[in-house]
Amino acid sequence: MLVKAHAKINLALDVLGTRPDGYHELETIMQTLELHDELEITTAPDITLAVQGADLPAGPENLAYRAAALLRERAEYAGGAEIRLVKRIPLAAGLAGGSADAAAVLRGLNKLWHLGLGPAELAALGAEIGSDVPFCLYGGTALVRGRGEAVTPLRDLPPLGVVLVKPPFGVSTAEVYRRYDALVNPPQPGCRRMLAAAKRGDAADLAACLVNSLEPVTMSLHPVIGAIKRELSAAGALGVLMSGSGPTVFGLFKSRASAERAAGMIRQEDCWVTATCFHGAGRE
Ligand SMILES: C[C@](O)(CO)[C@H](O)COP(=O)(O)OP(=O)(O)OC[C@H]1O[C@@H](n2ccc(N)nc2=O)[C@H](O)[C@@H]1O
Ligand SMILES: Nc1ncnc2c1ncn2[C@@H]1O[C@H](COP(=O)(O)OP(=O)(O)OP(=O)(O)O)[C@@H](O)[C@H]1O
Repeated sequence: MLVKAHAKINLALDVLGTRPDGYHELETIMQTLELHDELEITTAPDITLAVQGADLPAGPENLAYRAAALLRERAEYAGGAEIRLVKRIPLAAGLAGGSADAAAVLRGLNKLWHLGLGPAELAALGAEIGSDVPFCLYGGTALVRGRGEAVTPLRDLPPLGVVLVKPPFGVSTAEVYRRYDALVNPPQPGCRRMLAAAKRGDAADLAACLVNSLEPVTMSLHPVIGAIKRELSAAGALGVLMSGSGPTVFGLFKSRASAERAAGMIRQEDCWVTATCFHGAGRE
């Protein structure tokens, strides 16, 4: 069985406060991208994972492996699976690559092992693996709250071209949240304007409402993020923002063709052209 694991961006992200479990209460609007990893999953006596395209562990440290092991344990399934993962989503980029792989494994094995778990049961398991996994199981556009487990699907946005630019380093999500907590006046933009824009469904309107409370934190550590934002704007993006905890910056364009043209003007090495995606994510 072939399963795609799609990257995400956060069109709006606000941190509402800290929780007793040490995590943060979020309000964020997430969007699936066409950019994806690929997983080939077949039944086998034990769980094995092989990773191509990135230097990642293939044991329990890998979120794809962890998802398979957790599902097998909870479903009390006797067999296993051979998983071959081809990585295309950049690592530690704010694009939820690991969470997308975990979600793809949960969906794939639910079918392959004939477990019959519903979306809510899979999302509850996913939340144990990572905060972005529940959204990755749904895909499309969604309002996400709590630690990341409360997912409300939104109606499809107009299709948009997207340019992703990743500076040549990763960031630790935990460190970014820690530094956010140390801010004296943390930004709290809320997601209401983006929600209203999403309802209206106008591309320029959406691009004008991009907000991310974590952006100033990661940007103060890595000022190059500001330079990348300026470069994407100069290349004609309707709007630009850092995704999640960063460091990837995305630019929104009215079509994939205009995103392709803009990418030709970007001098940064790691630059991808992709688009928003509404089918095939959690929706097959
Ligand atoms: C930045 C986002 O990607 C926005 O979508 C997510 O909030 C992070 O999602 P993720 O990487 O799947 O997060 P996890 O792997 O669950 O957690 C990584 C670390 O981020 C912090 N974390 C994450 C999610 C959350 N709601 N509050 C947090 O404080 C915690 O320190 C945690 O140790
Ligand atoms: N299958 C996987 N793919 C990518 N990273 C993985 C995977 N399994 C474990 N990891 C570990 O998780 C770390 C961060 O992974 P990931 O690429 O998902 O970050 P991210 O895009 O910043 O995620 P998020 O947006 O959810 O915060 C990696 O540096 C890697 O050590």
